[in-house]
Amino acid sequence: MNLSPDMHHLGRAARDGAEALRAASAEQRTAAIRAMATHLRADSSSILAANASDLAAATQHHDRLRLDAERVEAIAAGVEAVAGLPDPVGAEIARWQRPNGLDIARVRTPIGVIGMIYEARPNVTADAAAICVRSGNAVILRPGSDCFASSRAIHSALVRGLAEAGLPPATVQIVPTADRALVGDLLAGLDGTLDLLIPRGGRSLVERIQAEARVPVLGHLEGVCHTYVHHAADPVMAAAIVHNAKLRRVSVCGSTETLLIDRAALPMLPAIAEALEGCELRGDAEAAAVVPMRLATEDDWRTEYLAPILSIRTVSDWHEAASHIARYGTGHTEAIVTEDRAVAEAFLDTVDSAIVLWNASTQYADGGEFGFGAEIGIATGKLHARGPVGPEQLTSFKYVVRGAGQVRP
Ligand SMILES: NC(=O)C1=CN([C@@H]2O[C@H](COP(=O)(O)OP(=O)(O)OC[C@H]3O[C@@H](n4cnc5c(N)ncnc54)[C@H](OP(=O)(O)O)[C@@H]3O)[C@@H](O)[C@H]2O)C=CC1
Ligand SMILES: N[C@@H](CCC(=O)OP(=O)(O)O)C(=O)O
Repeated sequence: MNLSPDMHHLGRAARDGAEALRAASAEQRTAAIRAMATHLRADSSSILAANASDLAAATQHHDRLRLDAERVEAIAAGVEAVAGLPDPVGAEIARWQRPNGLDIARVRTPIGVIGMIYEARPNVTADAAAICVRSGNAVILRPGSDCFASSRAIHSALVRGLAEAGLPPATVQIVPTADRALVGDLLAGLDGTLDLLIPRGGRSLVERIQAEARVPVLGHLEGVCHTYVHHAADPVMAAAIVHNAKLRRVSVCGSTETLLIDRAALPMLPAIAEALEGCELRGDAEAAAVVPMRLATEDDWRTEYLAPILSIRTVSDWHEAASHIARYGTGHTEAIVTEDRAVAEAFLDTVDSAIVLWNASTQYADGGEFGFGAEIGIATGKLHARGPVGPEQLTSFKYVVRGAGQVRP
């Protein structure tokens, strides 16, 4: 495939950057991340000026895009939190001795060069860069087009931090324009220089990845998340959890889009609906007979609204809830609300999503909430890294075998 000259250069430079990072010490990576935070703070006004130009041009998602001095400070603090995380590179995961005396260790290694495509949220530029440096990976960033100016301003601060710590700027690069043809170049693997692609986004991105990706993909994709209210749920807890899971922030990938409710729990629905005031409800006929609402269609079960809309389906039991999730879910996050421990454990075992919760809100799907400092996002695929992805999840491993002259019989 014909790469644009810019992208060809980015790919090659990233390879060199990855080598430099791999050779750097943990202390040097920590120093680089700390310096990145310092330069973010120092560049606050130029970042805010760039953000103002993004905001003036953007037609949507203003809240996600908007920065102010407090948010820039929060971004810098997030980067500093990553500096404080344990450096995973070279960490021994397991070690054992064979009867022949061979000593075998499984040791964490960086993946190499990562391409990351993400939404128009400027903080992701800094979070992703910090997590990649912490885990020894070079990264090529492709932010959402609406936050291009902000992301470039953030990137400029980050590379000065890298340089201060003696690391090459090519460790963290940003694609030069918002032209979607460059997304195609990343999907194709940049002439073999990309080791992993991390797309973070919704349906349109998913479809393009499915059609075009030629490198391994660690998808951070849409969240059609479910909350299941079992008939043995505490009604007050159920209303509070459903309210939080849907309405705390409707735009995040971990917000609940479908409420599954036991037929025997339908008497709880009026209180749940009351707690959801301001949210449009779309239910099946049984739910609509209890609380008047628009009837849901087949499309509703598959839709990630990212808006104050909730679909509601009545089920007979947890088995039917789990089947619905298997059919319509996206492998992101699902919760059960019940006081019945046996049913809860069965649900947690059976539902194969990246995050399953018992008596807690799906909005906990977040690296910070899991204690990871920051996150690349919530991985929705089946590979080794599922759920919140931090530095440790961005490593692979190798085996280091120490012998004393053994030869295989
Ligand atoms: N699992 C997770 O961790 C997360 C998932 N998400 C998901 O992201 C979605 C919301 O974000 P939204 O801004 O709408 O995301 P989009 O999918 O619209 O955009 C994300 C990125 O993908 C690019 N993109 C989208 N479609 C294409 C295409 N056809 N070809 C090339 N590039 C494309 C965008 O570029 P451009 O700017 O040019 O459109 C942008 O850089 C939701 O589905 C949400 O669940 C969000 C956050 C975290
Ligand atoms: N995991 C994070 C994701 C937030 C996020 O980036 O969401 P989005 O508004 O879709 O860009 C959280 O829950 O806060």
